[in-house]
Amino acid sequence: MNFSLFDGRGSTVAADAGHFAFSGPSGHIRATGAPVAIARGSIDSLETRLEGAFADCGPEAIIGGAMPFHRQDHDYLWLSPRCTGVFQTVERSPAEAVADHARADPPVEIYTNAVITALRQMERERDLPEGLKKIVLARSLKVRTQDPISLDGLMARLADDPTTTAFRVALPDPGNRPRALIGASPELLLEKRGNHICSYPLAGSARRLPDTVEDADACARLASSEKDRREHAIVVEYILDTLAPFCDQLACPDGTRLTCTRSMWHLGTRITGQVKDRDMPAALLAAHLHPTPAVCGSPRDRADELIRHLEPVPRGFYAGAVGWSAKNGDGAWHVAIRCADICGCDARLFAGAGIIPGSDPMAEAVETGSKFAALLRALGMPASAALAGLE
Ligand SMILES: C=C(O[C@@H]1C=C(C(=O)O)C=C[C@H]1O)C(=O)O
Repeated sequence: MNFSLFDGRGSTVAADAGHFAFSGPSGHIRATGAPVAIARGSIDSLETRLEGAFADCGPEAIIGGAMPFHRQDHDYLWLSPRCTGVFQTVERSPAEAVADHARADPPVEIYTNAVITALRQMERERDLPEGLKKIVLARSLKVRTQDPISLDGLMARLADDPTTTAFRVALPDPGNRPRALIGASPELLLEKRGNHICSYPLAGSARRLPDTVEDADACARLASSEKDRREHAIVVEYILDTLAPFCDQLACPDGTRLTCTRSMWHLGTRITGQVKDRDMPAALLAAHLHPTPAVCGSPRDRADELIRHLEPVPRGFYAGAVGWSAKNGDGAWHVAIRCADICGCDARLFAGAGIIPGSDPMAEAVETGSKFAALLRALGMPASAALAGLE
């Protein structure tokens, strides 16, 4: 390869922009040209399918796309055999008022009731060694626009927040309509360059406020919140435990810190390490981690089962992983949050929040409401549109 996929100033990957595109701090990957679909399957067959896909390709081959939330469901990935090395910036464009209403679907009470049920379950299992300790419950908003949503315009507006990675990946659609998952993820599941890896989990959140003094207060409250620290520690411990067998070195050099996007404060911990096998594809390491307790819970399988039971809208690719992986093993995978499933004039937005003993159902509904802000703004709606009636 005659350029670095990571330098952010010199990387473009061949395939069609409609199939995958990423724009963020670790680079801009924008597909151009004709992609090849990789046979769909679950995480269990990912290694075999990647080997098969890369087998007849040159060193510049790259795959990109989306892994779903549930490990048993099928991913949607594309192979591009070549990179052109021509960088394409994402055009910035002003927000246009494309949507005029957003509706919680199902209503918020369904969400707060699910939180209450989960809290009761945790209380019942409090003393069991494998008892439920954390679950992330999500809710959904439906937005309908008069004209079909411009995927390019939406992607460009999302890419305007440099603290996040804007992404756009094609989604399977039974009616063969153009459908995509588009979002701006603040959370790095796993990035790999050579034998260096990095993961940047987030858990523990507060809404950013327009008034600078109030915003600083919200940040300080989050920094000192014992409940949010507990919620965060579960994620960091899981990631360290899961990556340790693959690594010679693994550390959290900066400890847990406050980090922010334009709309949210989060607790975040940068985890860095060196893998034993530098050829291991980033996609496989990401698949080992996914889904972390930042989007699922602990223990993972118990939380996953309860999510299926308590959330009326299936997550699909929301809270899955989106990213790319090159033939040499380098790659970057992001947690698919702050996103929407878009098809024509319809957008379904998702947002979740971590529930642990001590969580307040109404506060969690407000937190999820705040997490819709980036998408709502990019759709030309007020950031607070999902908070009406909650505060
Ligand atoms: C699940 C989401 O966000 C996750 C949950 C967080 C929390 O519970 O505090 C914070 C960041 C994300 O890891 C989402 O945005 O939909």
